[in-house]
Formats: sequence, C-alpha cells, structure tokens
Amino acid sequence: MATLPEAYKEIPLALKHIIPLDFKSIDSVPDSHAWPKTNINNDIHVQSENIFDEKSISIPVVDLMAPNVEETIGGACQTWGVFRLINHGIPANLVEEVEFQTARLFALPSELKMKVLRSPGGATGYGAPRITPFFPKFMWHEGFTIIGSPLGHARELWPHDYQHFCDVMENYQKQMKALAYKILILMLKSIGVSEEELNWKSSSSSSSSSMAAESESALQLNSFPTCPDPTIAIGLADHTDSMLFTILHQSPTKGLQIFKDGIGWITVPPVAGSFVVNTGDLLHIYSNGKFPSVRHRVLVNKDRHRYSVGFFYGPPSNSRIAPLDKCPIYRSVTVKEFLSLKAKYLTDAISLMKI
Ligand SMILES: C=C1C[C@]23C[C@@]1(O)CC[C@H]2[C@@]12CCC[C@@](C)(C(=O)O1)[C@H]2[C@@H]3C(=O)O
Ligand SMILES: O=C(O)CCC(=O)C(=O)O
Ligand SMILES: [Fe+2]
Repeated sequence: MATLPEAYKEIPLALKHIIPLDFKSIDSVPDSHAWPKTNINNDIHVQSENIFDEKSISIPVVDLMAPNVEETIGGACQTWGVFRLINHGIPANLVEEVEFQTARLFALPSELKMKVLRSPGGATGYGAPRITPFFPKFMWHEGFTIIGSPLGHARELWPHDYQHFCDVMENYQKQMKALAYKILILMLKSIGVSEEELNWKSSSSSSSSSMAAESESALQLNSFPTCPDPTIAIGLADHTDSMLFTILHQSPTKGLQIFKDGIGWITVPPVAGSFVVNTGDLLHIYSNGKFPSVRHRVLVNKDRHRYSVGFFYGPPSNSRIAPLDKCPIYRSVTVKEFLSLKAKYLTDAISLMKI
C-alpha cells in the first residue's frame, strides 16, 4: 500500500499555490509570473546567448550494458549528480505513448483539468509544483502527479475513454520501478554496499526483505506551455528532487539545466532513446553525502510546448533511512519526516539533518 500521499497530508498547500494559470488564454506574461530578469539571466548558461558552447560541456553517459557500468554510475553521481542513461531496455514505443498521453492530458480545457486538481493535502492530480510557496513568483508550469493507478482521475477526464491512459501509465511505472532498482543497486555497489546491506525497512513490514519489493514512487507529468517572453518566466525554479533519484524523459525541446559548482548552469538537452537520471535528497543522506542531490531548473520556450515525465523513486515513506557509513554525518530519518522538513524548509532540509 502506497503511503507517500500520507506524507503530504500534514502539509496542506493554499489553493493559490496549487491552481496553475490557464496558459491557453494568455498572450503576455502576467506580473504574477514575471521574474526579475537577474534571477534567470545572471547565470552563465541561458537560452541562446550562451557564453559556453553547449556542445563542449555535456553530462556523463552511462551505458547500462557496459561492463564498467558500476564505476561510471558512481563517478557520475559523485561529480555531477546527473547522467544520461542509454541501453536501458525500456521500449521506445512505450516512452512515445507516455509522451503522447501526457500531451493529450494537458491539451484538455482548463475546466476539465480543474476537475482533477490536487487537493490541498493531496499528492496526486493536476496542479502547480509543490515548491511554489517558496518563491515570490509563479512558475510557467502545470503538472499531473500519479502514484499507483491513475484510474479515479482518468475516469473524470475521459469518462468513456480512460483505460488506455491507465494501461500506459501503469505499464510505464512498472518498468521504471524495475529499472530504478537496477540503478540503485549499481549506485550502492559503487560505494561498496551490497544488495543485502540495504538498510531500510518499512515499519509495516514484518519481513526483512530488501528494497526489491519495497519502494515507493511517483510519476510526474510536466507541461511547460509556450511562453510569450521566456526571458522573464521560469518553467521550474532552482530545486533539488526529494527522493533517491529521478529518471526523466524529456520531449524533444531543451529546457532542463543543472547547476555545477565552478561552471554554473549547464543545459541538458533531450537525446532520443535516453533518460536523464539525477540524484535526489534521500540519496544524498543515504550515501552520507557521497552522492549530493543536484540543483536543477527548467527554462521555457517561445515556440514549442515542452513536456517531461519524471519517475521519482524512493523507499517506502514509513521506512527509516540511515547513512551507509561507519561515520555518519547525517542522522537517520523516516521518508515521511524528511518530506515534511522539505515542505517546511526546502533547501535547508538537508543541512537540518546534519549531526
Ligand atoms: C514524489 C514526489 C517528488 C515531487 C513531489 C512528488 O510527490 C511528485 C512530484 C515531484 C515534484 C516534481 C516537480 C519538482 C518538485 C520539487 C515538485 O514540486 O513536485 C518534485 C517533488 C520533489 O522532488 O520534492
Ligand atoms: O522538465 C525537466 O526537464 C525537469 C523536471 C523536473 O525537474 C522535475 O520534475 O522535478
Ligand atoms: Fe526536478
């Protein structure tokens, strides 16, 4: 039974922080969504006026079938917090279907999408990013979160035609879960931890079985509509993801950027057939700081509506994670507890965990 939604119940959001703008009816950026230019342009790598040549800086590539995969994953997580995953085994037609269904959902009229609005203490459904209350301006984004079956919401959206959407999203989550487990084991092996040493247990579970069977995940469909003035709007503001790691598919329009110390913002363009995997806060704690969660953001585009699909993978929310190290620098924490801290303190949540 998924308990992730329970983790959000205690942290209700105001409706103004959940309801996205009706982007279809907009022909200029309203003040509520207009960010001071410096917030977006003071960084090294922005849109087309780049100081850096995009081709000269690229993130590491991890080939899941390569013999040295463990080493490349470890290196990428340690120095970048992000890598491009190839040879992952997820069928291209499934990914295409997911993207198609994502575009189909966001193309619905705003009144219909509002029928499946995330509730203030809810985790699933349509809405603005959870990080919205932390920023002075709103983001150029609408999302739809799925945890487990999207049946209830899909029925509301398409009363006579919901099954295919559900089949595609459920199949994708199932395949992503298996892929995520493989990635996790490789990440841990690279820091000398074996599959048997995975040390979290769901408090409701009587067995001491490892993560293979016990995990919780969320599928986040992201929509970044075309924007009349991308120089003053932001798709997703600077953030780190909360779970262990995220496996991301991007539609063929760039927008994602990661922040690298000493360099600045680096664009991570979409490459057909690959996923982008990025480290999250729980992995940061679990690896005792060896794999820091990576800061990233999303820029928007004047002519192309961009979509992305993130699979957020983590331990069960009632389980406790403790750093895998003889000298832990972070205290142990339940996933639920960490998500509440993140909802209250955002970027400071990790430092609050320091011993
Ligand atoms: C498990 C989750 C991670 C996430 C919150 C969520 O319940 C599903 C949506 C995820 C997302 C996607 C956009 C950025 C983000 C910070 C947000 O507001 O919602 C992440 C959340 C997260 O990683 O904390
Ligand atoms: O759209 C993207 O490329 C990234 C989305 C993202 O950061 C997220 O869903 O947390
Ligand atoms: Fe993210």
